[in-house]
Amino acid sequence: MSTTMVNINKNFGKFQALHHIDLTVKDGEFLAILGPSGCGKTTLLRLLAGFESPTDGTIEIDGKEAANSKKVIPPEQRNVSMVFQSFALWPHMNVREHIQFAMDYHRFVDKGWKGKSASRIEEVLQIVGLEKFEKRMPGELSGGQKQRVSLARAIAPEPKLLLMDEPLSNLDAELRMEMRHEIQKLHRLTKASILYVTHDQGEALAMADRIVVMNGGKIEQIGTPEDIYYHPETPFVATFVGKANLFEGRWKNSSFSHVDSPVVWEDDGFSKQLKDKNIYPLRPEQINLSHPSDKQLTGKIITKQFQGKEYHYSIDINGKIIVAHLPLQEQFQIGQHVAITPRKHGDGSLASEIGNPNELLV
Ligand SMILES: Nc1ncnc2c1ncn2[C@@H]1O[C@H](COP(=O)(O)OP(=O)(O)OP(=O)(O)O)[C@@H](O)[C@H]1O
Repeated sequence: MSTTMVNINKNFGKFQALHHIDLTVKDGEFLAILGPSGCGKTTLLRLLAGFESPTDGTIEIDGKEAANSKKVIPPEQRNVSMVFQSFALWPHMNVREHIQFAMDYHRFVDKGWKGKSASRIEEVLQIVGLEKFEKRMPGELSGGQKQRVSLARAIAPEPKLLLMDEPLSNLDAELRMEMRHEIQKLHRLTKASILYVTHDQGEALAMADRIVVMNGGKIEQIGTPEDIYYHPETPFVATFVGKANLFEGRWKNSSFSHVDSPVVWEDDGFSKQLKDKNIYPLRPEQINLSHPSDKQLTGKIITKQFQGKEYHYSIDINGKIIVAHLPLQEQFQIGQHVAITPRKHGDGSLASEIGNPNELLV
């Protein structure tokens, strides 16, 4: 089942929360909506669920129009399920009853399950690892277990589209890492399309087939995790996803002249948008530090932090602070003057961004 938004605008009174959104969630894909607080992620998800109507534009589900500015097909008539940040469990129902309820009342439950919902419930309890907890009430469960109930309730009726709104943000760091694997497993097993809203770039990079980066109610870039991380098209994507330092200067053809020094750096496949803005982005792990010689861009080390397998440095370049991550064997001291040069593009490790055990140390 594919779901498409065509030129969607959403206003709340005079405030425009979404601007000209064109987006397709392909059949079976895991699509992450990534952006900072207030950028419109939840509004977009609520439009797909049927909780909000668009001000302009149309939403098509499986080729049929599900919403436009005049009519909206309500949530219960769409083959979708939702998982909420707050778990949204019912305090008077035990684990099994939550799943039973979804099987009884979801309109799109396959007729083959009629009279056999008990076996589906057993199957789902096993998938989410709650076989031994079926009689527990929500108040008797940990945060992680509550979110598993919420996932079980969502997948039991076998919806074609699963909408997840920051489902891991109420869990601690270690559990979040564990649940990323669980959600990927669920995606493989259910084959549903997943639209996953998050402000955590690590989550989006780790799990999604494609990422939609949003800012200020607009889509900045859509691409695979590798595209978004290695080839950001806008300064916002470079800084929000890759935590890139943005060096200012002037691009001429494929050469970049730095504003703070006579140094020239070469193009490494940057987007036209970044070049038009006369920006050279470097993620912290793409920076090389060395002892300075003539005609180099130099700065002074302000802070140095041990992070397990690397050191994080902040460096002052004529009043502008940049951040560099260096392997343990390349050590520098606070107060030291250093030369700053780019390491080759693509040297940075996507794996360390998305599953960095050091995250737990930060
Ligand atoms: N019902 C509403 N009435 C008025 N403004 C709203 C309403 N719902 C959302 N907004 C505004 O629309 C903008 C987008 O909100 P939305 O909840 O979609 O953002 P978000 O990216 O999901 O943020 P967060 O990550 O903090 O949940 C915000 O400025 C918000 O204040």
